[in-house]
Amino acid sequence: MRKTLIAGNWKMHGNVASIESLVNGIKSQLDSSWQSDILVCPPSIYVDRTVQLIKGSSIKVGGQNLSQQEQGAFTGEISGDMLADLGAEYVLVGHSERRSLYHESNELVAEKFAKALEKGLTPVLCVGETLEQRENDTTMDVVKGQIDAVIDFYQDKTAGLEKLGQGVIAYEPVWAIGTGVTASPEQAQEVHAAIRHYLAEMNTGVAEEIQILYGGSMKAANAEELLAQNDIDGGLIGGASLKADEFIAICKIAG
Ligand SMILES: O=C[C@H](O)COP(=O)(O)O
Repeated sequence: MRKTLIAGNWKMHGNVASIESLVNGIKSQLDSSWQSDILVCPPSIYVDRTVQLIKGSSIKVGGQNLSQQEQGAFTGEISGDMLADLGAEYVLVGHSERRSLYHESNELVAEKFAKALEKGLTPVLCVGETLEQRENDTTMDVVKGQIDAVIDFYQDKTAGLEKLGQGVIAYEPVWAIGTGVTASPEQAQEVHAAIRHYLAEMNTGVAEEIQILYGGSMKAANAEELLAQNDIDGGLIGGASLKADEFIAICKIAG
């Protein structure tokens, strides 16, 4: 039975005061009967503070990105060790904004995925197609390529699949991110099921157990329908995770 994961990606938003108020707002409305995991991914500079703020609650903290490098002369980069040192448990890799704005290739994302695991962090591998790719009917080719790169990073396919299974996948159609246009529950479920089917052809255990989150304009008003789909195991939420009441409403739906 896969556990639901509701993850907030705060992107490059917030300051000390707003993050304090957001975390306290979320914390104060948590219900201990909820079965889902709740994760927040602040900007890296606020990871430390967020970890302090969530203490005493079940909320987990993740980074939004990490370096594929171990350490050294890489100005501006954040290592997996640093995130883990601060108490982060998860890290996003390959978010579409990193892929498109910072030219992160599938291969680089695979390196980051592997580095995260090596450091004891759970990587959330973001995959998804652009509108053009969807219109050209290449959605699954794109998504498979993004997943294959992670598997192929390892020496053999069996090891690669096992490593993939230690992470989380977030399907985020690029055309639905920050646009207010959500994939319909059917559109999202179709891709989630196709991802699971693709993995099942290679390893049924990984396919059954891996959490596949949906991301792209998820909010309280559409979360119920999306989360009701068989293969949607949670959400990676951007804009709606910046408001405590909205985020908590999604967590409540996920229960
Ligand atoms: O990481 C989150 C996704 O990019 C979704 O963002 P959004 O909920 O603002 O569309």
